[in-house]
Amino acid sequence: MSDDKLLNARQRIDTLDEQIQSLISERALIAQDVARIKADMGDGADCYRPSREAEVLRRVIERNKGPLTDQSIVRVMREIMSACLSLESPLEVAYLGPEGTYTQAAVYKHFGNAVKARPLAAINEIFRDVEAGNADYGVVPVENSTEGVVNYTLDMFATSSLLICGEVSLPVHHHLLKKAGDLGEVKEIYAHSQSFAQCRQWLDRKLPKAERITVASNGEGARMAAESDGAAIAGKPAAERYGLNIIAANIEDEPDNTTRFLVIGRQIVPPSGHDMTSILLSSYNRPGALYALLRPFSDAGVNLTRIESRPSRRAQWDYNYFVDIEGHSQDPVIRDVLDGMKDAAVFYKFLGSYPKAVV
Ligand SMILES: C=C(O[C@@H]1C=C(C(=O)O)C=C[C@H]1O)C(=O)O
Repeated sequence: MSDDKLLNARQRIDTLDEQIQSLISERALIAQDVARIKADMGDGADCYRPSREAEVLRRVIERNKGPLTDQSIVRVMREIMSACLSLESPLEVAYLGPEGTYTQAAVYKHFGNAVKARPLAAINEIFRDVEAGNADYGVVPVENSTEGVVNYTLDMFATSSLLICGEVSLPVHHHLLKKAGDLGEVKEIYAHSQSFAQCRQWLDRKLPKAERITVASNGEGARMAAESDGAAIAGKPAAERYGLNIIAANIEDEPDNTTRFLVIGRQIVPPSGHDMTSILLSSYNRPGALYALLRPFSDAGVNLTRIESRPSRRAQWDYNYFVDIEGHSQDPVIRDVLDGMKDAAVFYKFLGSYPKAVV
């Protein structure tokens, strides 16, 4: 009897799979049509449309009645879009490598697995690669919820011609990885300085005597652990990539540890309905100057979500301010505020308007 029930359920699944597959194929054909229409419009270079993709994914979440989580259903839909897009234009995305880094995970989360992801050794190389047109887009880390901002990335924007085209938010779980053996045998640990900082309390408690060796990336640390008796702090993909065991899982001090990445490119992204805008400013060094510069945001009811200051490198004790606001630069209210700011600031640079991370 239960055999019959199982058979019946499997038949229903087979029928649905057939329908799903034929609908996906039909969708892919239409996506190819869209690509041809874009090419006819003389617009072919930008087959990839971040705002359209964000709108599609937001609608997926609105429609979701379970039992799959929003994250799961978005992941499935993301892969369908990724496969459709790769029929016409396989995107090349440069990221902070080597393989196994969290930045690589951010690339696949944002673009899906049909993308050609290219690992580069340093953040400035990613900017150069995209500027030179070798890669279509780049993905770089910009801030972590425990450790704060990635200064190097922010500083690159001061001189780069690239725009921010998107953001990716990735929950980051650090594991202690080792070829063999257990915690008691760990004498050396390889990791990126950010990861050491995000696991400081755990390391002080459990491995106070182990030597902490800072390396350029977690992927690099995992590679070194694979070739030695040392351990590395990295994510699951790095463990898989380098054949390491997880000897302690989730060792980050904050359970909600999340890293935000930026997608950088040459495309001006139109509004998606839920957008962010980033700008770079510097003000005169006198009382009230910064307040006067930022006040128009408040007057216009624009939500300023983040401000970071960095040495400007133009003069000593002179600063650049990286400002994130909610909304798109093509929104008339924001456009007016930004226009006024261009004249009022000592230095002003638009870094991009882009869809907020969907999940
Ligand atoms: C199909 C399009 O092109 C690309 C593919 C998309 C998709 O598969 O849904 C969405 C946006 C674009 O990146 C489109 O612009 O609608």
